[in-house]
Formats: sequence, C-alpha cells, structure tokens
Amino acid sequence: MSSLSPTNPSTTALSVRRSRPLTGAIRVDGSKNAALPLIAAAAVTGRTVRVERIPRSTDVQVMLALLQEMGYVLTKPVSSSDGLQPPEADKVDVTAPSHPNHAPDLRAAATIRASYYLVPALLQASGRASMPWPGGCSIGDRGMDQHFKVYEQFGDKVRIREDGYEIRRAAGPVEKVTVDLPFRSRGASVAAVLRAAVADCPLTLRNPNTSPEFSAVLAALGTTGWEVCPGTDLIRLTPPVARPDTPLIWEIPGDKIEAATLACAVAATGGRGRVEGIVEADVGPVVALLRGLGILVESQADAMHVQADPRTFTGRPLRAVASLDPAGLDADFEPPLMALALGMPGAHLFSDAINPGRHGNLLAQFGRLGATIEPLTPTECRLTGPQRLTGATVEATDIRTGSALLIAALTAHGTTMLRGLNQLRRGHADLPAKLRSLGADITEVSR
Ligand SMILES: CC(=O)N[C@H]1[C@@H](OP(=O)(O)OP(=O)(O)OC[C@H]2O[C@@H](n3ccc(=O)[nH]c3=O)[C@H](O)[C@@H]2O)O[C@H](CO)[C@@H](O)[C@@H]1O
Ligand SMILES: C=C(OP(=O)(O)O)C(=O)O
Repeated sequence: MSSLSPTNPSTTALSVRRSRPLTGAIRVDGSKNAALPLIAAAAVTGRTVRVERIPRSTDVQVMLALLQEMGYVLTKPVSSSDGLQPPEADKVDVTAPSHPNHAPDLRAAATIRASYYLVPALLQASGRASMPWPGGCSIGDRGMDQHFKVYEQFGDKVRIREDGYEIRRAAGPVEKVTVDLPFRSRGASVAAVLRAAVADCPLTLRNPNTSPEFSAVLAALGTTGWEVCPGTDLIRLTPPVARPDTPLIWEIPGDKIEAATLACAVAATGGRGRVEGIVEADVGPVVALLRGLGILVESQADAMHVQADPRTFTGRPLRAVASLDPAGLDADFEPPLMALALGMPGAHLFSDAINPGRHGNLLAQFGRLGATIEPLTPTECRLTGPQRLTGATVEATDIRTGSALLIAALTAHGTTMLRGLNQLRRGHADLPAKLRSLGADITEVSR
C-alpha cells in the first residue's frame, strides 16, 4: 500500500495546496469498471482464470471478497509486511468452487453498484441469487429493471423485495435467447452475456452497450471458445464448439477515467506530463475535447503526452455531453473535464442525463471553492472560465466528484481539505499518491 493511502478513510482528509505545474510520467492502474465485469465473467467460465492488473481500489477488493464468500478460490502471491508489493501482486487466479456456499453472506454487495454482475455466477452455483440492492455512487436513481428483463428472457423468475431482489434460475435448459435493450445499459448488456454463458446458449443482443468495458468482456469470453460476432446494433454469441484448454489469462485494460483525471490535472496546473498504461482508443473522446480547448495532446498506442500553455488556449467552448450512444462521452469523464474547464477560457457546457444526481453533487462542492456554475436543468449546466477558486473544505460525495475536486484543489488559492476519502478509494487505489509523484503538494491529515 502506498504511504499516502489512508488507513481509515472516514476519519482522514487530504490537505491539497495550490500546485505548481505538474510534470513527469505516471502509469495508471487497471480499470475498476473493466475489472468488475471481468472478474464476474471469470467466475462463470468453470475454469481457472488468471486475471492480471487488478486495481487495489476498494470496490474491486469487495468484489473479490464476495467471490470468496461464494466459495471461489482466489490464489495470489503473498504480500510483504513492509507494504511493498511483489511484482506479481496485481494478479489473481479465480477458480470455481468444488463446494459452493449455497447461503453466502452477501451484505457487502450493498456497498458497490457492480455486485449485480455476480447474479449469473450465483445462478450457476446455486440456481438462486438473493441480493441486497446495489450501492455505489449516489448519483441519482439507478435502476435495475433492464437486468430483470434480461433474466426473464432466459426464463428466470424475478422477485423484488424491499431490501433487495431474488432471481431463480429457469428450470429446464434454455435454447436460445434474444434480448432487445431499450437503451444501451452497460450493466444489462453484461448481464445478458454472462447469463448466456451460464445457460450455454446462443444470444442475440440488440442495442448493446458499446463501451470498451463491455467489449473487454466479449473479448474475454472469446478466449474460452465462444464465437462473438460483434456489432454496434446487434451482437451474436454462439457457445463453444470446442473449448480450448490453453490457460486463460485476462489482462484488465488501463483505467481510462484515471488517465483522463491525471491528464486534466496536468493541464489544469499548466503542466506537462505523460500518462502511461492506457488504451489509445479508450481515451480518444477526451483527447479530442482537450485538443479543442487548445491543450496539446500527443496520443500513442499506450500513452498520452499532455502539455498546457495558455498561449495555445483556443477559448472555444467545451461541450461535454454524456451519453450511452456509440459516439457518446462516457459519463465518468465529465467531472474531471468540468474541473479543468473552470480554469479554461470560454463558455463551457456539460450534460449528464444518465446520472441525474451527478451535477447536484458536483455543483454543490465546486461552489464551496467559489466556482460559479449555472444549472440550466438538473442535468445540464454551463460555466465560463477561467474562474478564481479558493481553498475550502469539500466532500468527495462520490468517486468522480472526489477526483474532480482533487483537480480543482490543485488550482485553488490556499489550501483545500478533501473529506470522504472512502468514496475516492472505491475507484482509485492511490490517486493522491499519483498526483504527488507529479509534484502535487498533497498530505494526509488524520483526526
Ligand atoms: C460499476 C460500473 O461499471 N459502473 C458504471 C456503469 O454504471 P450503471 O450500472 O449505472 O450503468 P448502466 O449503463 O447499466 O446504466 C446507466 C443508467 O441507466 C439506468 N438503468 C440501468 C439499468 C437498468 O436496468 N435500468 C436503468 O434504469 C440507470 O439510471 C443507470 O444509472 O455504467 C455507467 C455508464 O453507463 C458508468 O457511469 C458507471 O461508472
Ligand atoms: C459511477 C461510478 O461507479 P459505480 O457505478 O460503481 O457507482 C464510477 O465509477 O464513476
């Protein structure tokens, strides 16, 4: 664990001082939002899967603990007591239980949104998944109705309780299934694919999610012999004719959101830095937006080099509109872009209709730093930069509000105290330490 990682995030705050330009190179962790479905996919293969580049963010650790509770065997290299990790520390072998726990204690599933990804593995092991409602970021109503429709298409029975939900596996074999999603939910798309893997039946999925995180799951299934016919409007999956017996090794892609956050932090401080360990296409939408603002970005297959110089700023408006459409911007990119835009000349527009509570969280906290952001609707807002921010006490109400506040704090005059580190750590093992290695003045204060 890094020296900056708080021991008790609920009683610890970060003290962040206005930063000189950040410089240097930094490598991102594996992506939390790709790791979560990939770990759940590993759980339904019926084989041992080595999952590599597992981030140490707490949501991912909760996911692994839930699998263990279900009886899965997790094998990983020993850690050392001095906090230094062996080079193999981010690899875990996931092996299905020979004796599943048919009554697992899944209360921790209520702390993460992605616990819904475990339903197919539970149906496979016990024929029944009884789960608390998922938790995660508090960013508005986050439904699961499309997940339930997916399971019903497979013939499963869904029961809604006040405190959670229960799915019972269809009694007989499932021949083939077509799922037609009304919108491109990432969670429901993964649910359909993993449920098909458990049923061992062909799947046609219309209007699928098109995120790299979902594509990573499709690619992983491909390594187990599934035939995947991908497409933007329709995906077809066919069960393996022959199951390859080569070892299954899945590497989690670099975290595109952490990369964008670091790039925005470098740019916001007028710095110059290299963010490594990414997939170029995954950060493409953010690179285009940064370039539109006049930030120089050199993009490579696994890295991006960012340089901000006020002399090249365009003053053009940034339009960051989150959407599930194939060409749309991932909603999790929006908060760091908003933090950056506060310091960039121009009138900038933001919209996140996917997460109706996101702007409420962000605007309230940026407001404490003295930002003026005009809400146009509950999910759209406009701001004009550059603005002068002043350090204050702020709260990471959700993961991305926390990371956006870190960026804003680096540009605010004086000192900012950031509380709510448990939220930040749900998504990033050590984002403050990464920023510090680029020159940020961030310390941990425990009460
Ligand atoms: C753990 C994880 O990977 N979380 C990501 C996941 O969240 P999340 O699970 O919310 O994402 P989905 O794409 O599945 O859903 C997007 C939105 O659609 C609505 N919805 C979804 C499913 C459903 O059955 N019914 C329903 O109403 C909810 O309001 C939800 O907030 O994808 C989002 C992008 O889409 C990302 O911002 C989140 O970081
Ligand atoms: C919204 C997010 O996470 P979750 O869906 O796990 O709450 C996020 O990663 O920004």
